[in-house]
Amino acid sequence: MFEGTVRKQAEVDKKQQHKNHWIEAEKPIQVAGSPILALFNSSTNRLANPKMAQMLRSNKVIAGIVASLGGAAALYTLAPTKEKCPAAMKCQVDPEVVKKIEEGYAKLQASPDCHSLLKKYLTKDVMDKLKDKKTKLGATLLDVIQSGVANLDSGCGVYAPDAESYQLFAPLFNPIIEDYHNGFKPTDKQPKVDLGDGKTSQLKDLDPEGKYIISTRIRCGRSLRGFAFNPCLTKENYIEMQNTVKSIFDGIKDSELKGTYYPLKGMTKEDQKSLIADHFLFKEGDRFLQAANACRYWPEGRGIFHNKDKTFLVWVNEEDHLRLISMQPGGNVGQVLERLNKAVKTIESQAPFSRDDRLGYLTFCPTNLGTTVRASVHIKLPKVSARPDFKKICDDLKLQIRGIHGEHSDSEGGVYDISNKARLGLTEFEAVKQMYDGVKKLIELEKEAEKKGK
Ligand SMILES: Nc1ncnc2c1ncn2[C@@H]1O[C@H](COP(=O)(O)OP(=O)(O)OP(=O)(O)O)[C@@H](O)[C@H]1O
Repeated sequence: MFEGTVRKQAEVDKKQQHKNHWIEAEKPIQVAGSPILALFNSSTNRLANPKMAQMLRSNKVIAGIVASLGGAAALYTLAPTKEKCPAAMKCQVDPEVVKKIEEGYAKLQASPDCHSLLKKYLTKDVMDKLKDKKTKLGATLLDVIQSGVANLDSGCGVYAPDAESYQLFAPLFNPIIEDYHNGFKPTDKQPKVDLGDGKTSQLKDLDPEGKYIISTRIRCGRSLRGFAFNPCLTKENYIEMQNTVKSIFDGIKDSELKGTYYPLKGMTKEDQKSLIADHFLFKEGDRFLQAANACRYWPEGRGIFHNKDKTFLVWVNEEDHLRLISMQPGGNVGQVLERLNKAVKTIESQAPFSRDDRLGYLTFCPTNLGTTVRASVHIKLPKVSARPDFKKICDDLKLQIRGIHGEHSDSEGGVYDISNKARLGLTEFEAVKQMYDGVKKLIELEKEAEKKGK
């Protein structure tokens, strides 16, 4: 057996494979007990011819293999657990990329209006430490920072191009995570999953008279285990992931959850626009995601699943592989959470998701790590929201304010999107409860202001 792990080719973006990145195999190779059929050359992305294969074999060097598994031929590459690549020296970051990283750093520093977490924590020291690093899938610091450099108005400004980035670029990610998620330290660990089973009765309707809350929504993100994140995904990956989840959707039996999957490819612009305007579908052309290289091959592999009433929805391959959403008019948070939990369990029983011991569920954006839960209400608070300290009140309640057309949008008609801010370092139920308690307090303040105003 070889020293290393077999990785299905589907996980590796061919363009990102290192040139001449041969991987050493020390002994005859078998994959899950199956014989090797052919060698694969990762520098040309072609199967090696017999002579080449012989040469590679005698040199005990291979880059990839085609193995026969369960009757079907599958293409694999080998990723070494120990870096033994003879061309390791060639795996350095391209000087052009390093130059762009340095220019990005200078641009951030020179901008007085940039207040992103990226700018705050990408010190010269951190940049110098990380600019020459590359993940096994070929992602660099540039992939991490490019959205925040292009969009100086970013709040966070970084994305993880793959799961390994959270470790490799930890000197940048860790302080950002700590700052965003209420002091979650590198030594802290995401608690065990607690979706709130048996506790949803604690979340009684926040607005039984229907005076303040227009609608409630709770979403969580999931990444399919075995797939990288957006910038490292191929078109084939997107299609494979879509097919996988579509077959899961097709099998949903629960009468409340079952529904239809609508791929974005082929959807009319009118349908797309109306789903977006009604807050059901993700926007297109998000400049933050575009600059993060997250919209390649769009609309391939992207789409939305929803039930008949549009109270349970799943976004496929937008920012994260999956976004599971439960929403309905009014302020019955308990009902919304119960539906989401039922959906999470249904999908999870059929697809494994990436979870890290320390960071919980892994997501493309570090602000979503851990629980990945954002529980929000669309709410009208004319008096409280007119106060100059409205943002501070929300900050103190650990709440985040957004406009009603999603992140980076403005309020319309005095309606705000108010949600929990932190998603890491607390349980799923606690994240929802944070929104619940905070919004309850805001409604009390609004009522007090109404009384005083009379
Ligand atoms: N409580 C709510 N009621 C109705 N619609 C909502 C509610 N909260 C959010 N939405 C809608 O969901 C859509 C997506 O919002 P937005 O992109 O801000 O959040 P998200 O899905 O949590 O993802 P991200 O945080 O990654 O941006 C928008 O159309 C937004 O108006």
